[in-house]
Amino acid sequence: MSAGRSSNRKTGEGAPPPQPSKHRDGFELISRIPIEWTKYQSKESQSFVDITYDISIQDRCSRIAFNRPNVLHAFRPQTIREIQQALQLSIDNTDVSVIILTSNNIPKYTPAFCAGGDQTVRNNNGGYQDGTEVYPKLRVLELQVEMRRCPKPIMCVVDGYAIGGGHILHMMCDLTIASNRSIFGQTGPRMGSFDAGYGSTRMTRLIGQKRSRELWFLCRYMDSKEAYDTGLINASYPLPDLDGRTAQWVRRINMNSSTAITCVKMALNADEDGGGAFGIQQLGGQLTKMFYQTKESQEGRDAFLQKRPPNFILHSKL
Ligand SMILES: CC(C)(COP(=O)(O)OP(=O)(O)OC[C@H]1O[C@@H](n2cnc3c(N)ncnc32)[C@H](O)[C@@H]1OP(=O)(O)O)[C@@H](O)C(=O)NCCC(=O)NCCSC(=O)CCC(=O)c1ccccc1C(=O)O
Repeated sequence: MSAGRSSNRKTGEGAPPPQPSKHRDGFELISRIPIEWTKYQSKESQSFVDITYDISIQDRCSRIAFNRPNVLHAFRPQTIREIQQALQLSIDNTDVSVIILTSNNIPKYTPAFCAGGDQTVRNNNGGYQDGTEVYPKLRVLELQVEMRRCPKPIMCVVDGYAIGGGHILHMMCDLTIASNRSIFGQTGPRMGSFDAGYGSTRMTRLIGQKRSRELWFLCRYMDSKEAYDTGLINASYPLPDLDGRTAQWVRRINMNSSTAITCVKMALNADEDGGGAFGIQQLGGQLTKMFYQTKESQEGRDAFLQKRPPNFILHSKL
């Protein structure tokens, strides 16, 4: 490079040469003013008892929150069914691009994201039964799959205990940020339970074999710092900053392409979930959705409806 070209026009002659900086991503410039929520008034959400459901049109996100603080947000079948409904409302709402899963804590009770399956309704016949199920079942396993397949990013915001099945739900989210007073862990082997599905495999992908075995075999808890250091969560913030940081993360995701994010989520799922039917089917479905938006694909439909042979060459970009 010539002497002339190496001079820095921005900083002037003699100034130090420009350096790469992580702050060029602009992340720290994003507003941390907490999100303003509107109670979402649909027929389904009005009947929610164990959760609350809100949306923010301005920040294009929904907030699904456990609302059983007196039992540290332990979930019963009704809780899970309501989250399933709220998740579907979020998926179907074109004003929502990011979904937050969190809890409503109040000072009277120990802060928690979720203390797992409600042991008072654990049934002897292979599941949980609170009078709302046709038969006792592990409904939360269905929710895990639905979260995994959800085309929109799900961000978990943890404040307090994330234990047992509650800990697994945070792991099923695409991202987790937590207050610095949060506690993470499994208790299954102490409570006569285990999750040999995502609860084990997802954890191993996140923190590795040795640490997963430690969490499951010892039922030892991790604090937020250890959870961050091991890769179990994305970030830990002082509690007073948590709402602002949540807003910042959501706003940043919303600045990016939602189609790109969906495709990356599905590709990462496919890698972890063994490719095959589960992963490729999801990724393939997204491709079909995009293909339907091309003239080439529409030519096939139009030719059929017009009872003529299709002319794909006219529209093919390859
Ligand atoms: C989290 C604690 C350590 C907090 O202790 P502390 O601050 O002292 O509060 P407590 O006084 O203990 O709790 C307050 C209040 O809440 C009740 N409570 C807490 N957790 C539960 C619960 N899980 N079920 C029912 N009730 C709960 C507690 O009894 C108190 O009530 P009072 O009436 O005021 O006495 C501590 O609370 C604790 O250790 N809790 C238990 C945490 C735990 O072990 N959770 C895991 C349960 S097993 C599970 O989650 C499996 C779930 C499942 O469905 C599943 C099964 C198979 C495959 C997959 C899954 C899956 O979930 O994915």
